Amino acid sequence: MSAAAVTLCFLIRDGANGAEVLLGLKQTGFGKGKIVGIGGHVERGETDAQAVIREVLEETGVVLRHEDLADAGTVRFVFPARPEWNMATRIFTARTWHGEPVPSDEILPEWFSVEALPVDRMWQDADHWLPVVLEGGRVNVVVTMHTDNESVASSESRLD
Ligand SMILES: Nc1[nH]c(=O)nc2c1ncn2[C@H]1C[C@H](O)[C@@H](COP(=O)(O)OP(=O)(O)OP(=O)(O)O)O1
Repeated sequence: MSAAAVTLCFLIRDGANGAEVLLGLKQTGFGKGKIVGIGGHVERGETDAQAVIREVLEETGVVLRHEDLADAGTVRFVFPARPEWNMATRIFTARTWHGEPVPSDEILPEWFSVEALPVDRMWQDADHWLPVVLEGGRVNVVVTMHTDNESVASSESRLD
């Protein structure tokens, strides 16, 4: 089953008590009410990097350049009960950028300690792959959801 091409970028900064990551409360659309990564769909003709630069700007006002982005691999989200929700996600991290995050209609951005991610308010698969990304690793993961489209049926790491 084909999957929509999407991207996420995790901005990482040094806080007073260790590393912090920019996530946000999704206010509209897919994943509404959850704390999610910043990103969205890749539009026709865009590279993944171009798409994530656009999405981060639209959702938070933060300006990224290509040289700010580090490729952190891919996560494929598979929803067997809702195959139209399947997504092939390119993950980036960034440690440099311009501007400060501001809320948009879609996202209320918020910094979280990497050591205390709000996993209870995120997609349940987040702790299967996000800590690796935030430690600077690369992932190549396929997450398959149960028929409730919320809990994780399996999470398979494919080494590249
Ligand atoms: N199981 C999952 N765990 C997770 O952490 N993120 C997921 C996920 N399944 C999907 N996502 C993310 C990837 C993608 O960035 C996002 C959905 O893209 P969007 O926010 O762009 O969707 P929307 O439908 O709200 O917006 P439009 O693109 O404007 O239609 O959800």
